[in-house]
Formats: sequence, structure tokens, C-alpha cells
Amino acid sequence: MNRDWIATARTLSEALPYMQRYSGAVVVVKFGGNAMGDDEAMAAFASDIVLMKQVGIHPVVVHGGGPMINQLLDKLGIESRFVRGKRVTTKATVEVVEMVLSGLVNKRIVQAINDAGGRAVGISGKDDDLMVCEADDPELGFVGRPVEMNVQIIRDLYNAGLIPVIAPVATGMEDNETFNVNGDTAAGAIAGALKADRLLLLTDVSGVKDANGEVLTQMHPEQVRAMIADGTIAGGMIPKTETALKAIDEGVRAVVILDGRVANATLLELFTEHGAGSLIRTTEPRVKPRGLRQGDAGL
Ligand SMILES: Nc1ncnc2c1ncn2[C@@H]1O[C@H](COP(=O)(O)OP(=O)(O)O)[C@@H](O)[C@H]1O
Ligand SMILES: CC(=O)N[C@@H](CCC(=O)OP(=O)(O)O)C(=O)O
Repeated sequence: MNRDWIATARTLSEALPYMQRYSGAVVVVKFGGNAMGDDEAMAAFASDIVLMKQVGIHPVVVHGGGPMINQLLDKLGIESRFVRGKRVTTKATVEVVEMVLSGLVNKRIVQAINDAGGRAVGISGKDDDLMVCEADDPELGFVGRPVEMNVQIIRDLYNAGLIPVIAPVATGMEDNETFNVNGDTAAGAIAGALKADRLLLLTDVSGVKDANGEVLTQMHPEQVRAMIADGTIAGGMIPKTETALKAIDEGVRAVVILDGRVANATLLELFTEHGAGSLIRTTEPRVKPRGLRQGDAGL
């Protein structure tokens, strides 16, 4: 198991109070396709999730897999295009999306967590009607917007000592449709319905950057809104930060956008004083030396 980061007494002594504070906390982790990397990176992610579980956190993994969907669509000669960060999804596309997300990607993560000593169970938004969707926008085809969440299945799994790993594929309200849901959207809806203590959005940048390219370690939702409006937040960061704002409105305590390719990213965020990436929450940021973030008393 990869515990290099707590190999020094100093880091362990820093980590322990945070581990105790987070015991019993629900932490939803969105693992994006771009953050997944090779088998070694996958194994490192998995052992971080297992460590969280061992210290009493309830980790809930929601994954993406956009690049893996692209690969199979390419092989099959099915074209895909994105509108405002979401894949235009035809009937043929949604079949590939479900095969790749619920099959290949979901089971790869489940296997990695089990290999790391955890007990992972892979499901999708279809299982126990976890996430029921409506069409998001007629232009996007079978892209779903979650309208009804039934998260008891997740609580049942984590209370039984299991780690839920969730593919963002969902059922429609009628006609047995299958919907493709953006991974960030699904993670936000799940975190919101669980009123999670943290939603960690793992991506391929170190956080939300200001106009000078500096990562902002703490942000208020108002600041995020202003940065979307003035164009500082652009591209794929728009749906990500919008997901964060919605999740906070729904009762998630804080959302963190961080680089999933960095070793032990999730542990650094949860168990060190300075954290990792950009933390978005309503509570006013307290003044700290540049680059440091105040530990959150009582989360
Ligand atoms: N202000 C910003 N701060 C950080 N990244 C930004 C910002 N504005 C736009 N981006 C872009 O958003 C991207 C992250 O979104 P995306 O590629 O969709 O992530 P993922 O595939 O992990 O879901 C970054 O790689 C970066 O190019
Ligand atoms: C509607 C929509 O765009 N769905 C995404 C689902 C996967 C995803 O979100 O993957 P990443 O997190 O790796 O980007 C897609 O089809 O690519």
C-alpha cells in the first residue's frame, strides 16, 4: 500500500488530528478520465481511497471516462462532438458510453480498490434507481439531467463497510431510456443528495486559476460566479465550478477542485493543513499566509 506520504513522523503527526476529525465524514470523490493515468496512478488512487475508509471516512467514488469513450467510439467509427462540455449522445453513442463506463472503467476502479485491500462495489446511476434523469437539452440527445436521487443504496453500501464506485449512467423517467450523464454533474448530484462533507473533483490542473495563472486555494461562491462572468474561468472549468456551486447550494459543506495526477492528492487535501487545490465554501476564508489554508475546525 502506498503510504509514503505519511512515512515521516512530522506528516503523520500533522495528519492524525485531521483523520480523527474526518471520521464518519462522507467524502464524494469524482475521478475524471483525464486524472486516471496508468495502472500505477490508478493503484495509488485506490490505496488513498482505502486509507480514507480505514480511518473511518465514507468515501464514495463517482468516475468519468471521457477519453476511454472517445477511444472506443473512434474504433467503431462513430463520431462524437461536445457542446458546452457535454457529449452529443445518440442512441448508438449511449450504448458505447454505458459499455465503457459501467463495464471497462467502473470495473477497473473496483479491481484497483479491491487489490489495495478495500471492498469496492461498482454500480451505475441505474442501480436501485439511484439517479433518475430527464433529457438535459434536446440538442444533446441522450444526455441526462438528474431530477430524482435515491441515495439510500449508497448509505447501505458504506454502512456495510463497502466502497461504492458509481458510473454516471442513468435511467430516464419513462420508456426505459438510458442517459449519459457528465461525471461532474453526477458527482455533484450525488454529493448534494448525501449532503456530503466534501466533494473532491479530481482533474488535470492544480486548481482554479486567477487571471495571472495563480491557483486560488480558498474561494467563496460569489468569487467563483464573478470569475465565470468575467471569463477567467473558461472551458471545462465552467461545468466543474457550476457543479461545485450547485452542490454547495444543496448542502455540501465544501467542494475542492484539485489535480488527481499528483501523488496522494486526496490525502494531502484531507489530512494536511495547507490542503491541495482550490476549496470552495460559503464560510469566509480566514487570513493565512500565502499558499496556506486554515484547517477547517469541525470540517
Ligand atoms: N480559471 C481556470 N483555472 C483552471 N483551469 C481552467 C480555468 N479556465 C479554464 N480551465 C481549463 O479547464 C480544464 C479542466 O476541465 P476539463 O478538461 O473538462 O477537466 P476534466 O476532464 O478533468 O473533467 C483545465 O485543464 C483548463 O484548461
Ligand atoms: C454528457 C457527457 O459529456 N458525459 C461524459 C461522461 C463521462 C465523463 O464525464 O468523463 P470525464 O469525467 O472523464 O470527462 C462523456 O460522454 O464523456
